[in-house]
Amino acid sequence: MLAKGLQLTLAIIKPHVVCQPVALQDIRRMILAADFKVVRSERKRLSLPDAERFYSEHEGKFFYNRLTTFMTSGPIDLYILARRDGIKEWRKLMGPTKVFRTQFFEPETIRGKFGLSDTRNATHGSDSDESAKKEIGLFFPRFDFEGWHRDEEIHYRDEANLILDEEEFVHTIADNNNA
Ligand SMILES: Nc1ncnc2c1ncn2[C@@H]1O[C@H](COP(=O)(O)OP(=O)(O)OP(=O)(O)O)[C@@H](O)[C@H]1O
Repeated sequence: MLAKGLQLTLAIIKPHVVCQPVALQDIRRMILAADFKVVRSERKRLSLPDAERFYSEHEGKFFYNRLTTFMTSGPIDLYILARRDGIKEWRKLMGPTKVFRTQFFEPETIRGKFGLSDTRNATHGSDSDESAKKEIGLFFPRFDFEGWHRDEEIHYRDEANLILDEEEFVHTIADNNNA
């Protein structure tokens, strides 16, 4: 799927970064410099049931309560990002989950720069098309995943078609403004 086109992924910026405007700005710059287009952007405070639903696959693991509590401790930023090979490229830009190794071996990644611990590792990214679709559906229930690929994806391929709203951190399509 989407071999030549753009692939969507869900990026989450975790609470300890969202509450630091300078760090958040740096991450936003890294996202744009890596040629991601921001299709949707929302700031949200997760409820505990939201966080438990999102991380349900980790239920029972030793870090589950710590993770869900942390994710509800302040606002998070949710971005639908588009890029060729978007899932792989976003995970590459984030760096590995384990922060202390990452700080040593991949210090230029987002987690290398802004991760504080394995739980407070700055960002989340979907790991497959299937999980991207599911995760986007959880946080952006009105977003039409197939419709976007059919009608809008082609516009997001070319920077010239897009306008970046820096404050809202979202790209919209220049001519019809319907993104
Ligand atoms: N060993 C651990 N100790 C503490 N927290 C952890 C640990 N492993 C994972 N986590 C937390 O759970 C989240 C989900 O873990 P997962 O194994 O799915 O990592 P990931 O796929 O690299 O990260 P994400 O799903 O957030 O993109 C991690 O981002 C991290 O916050």
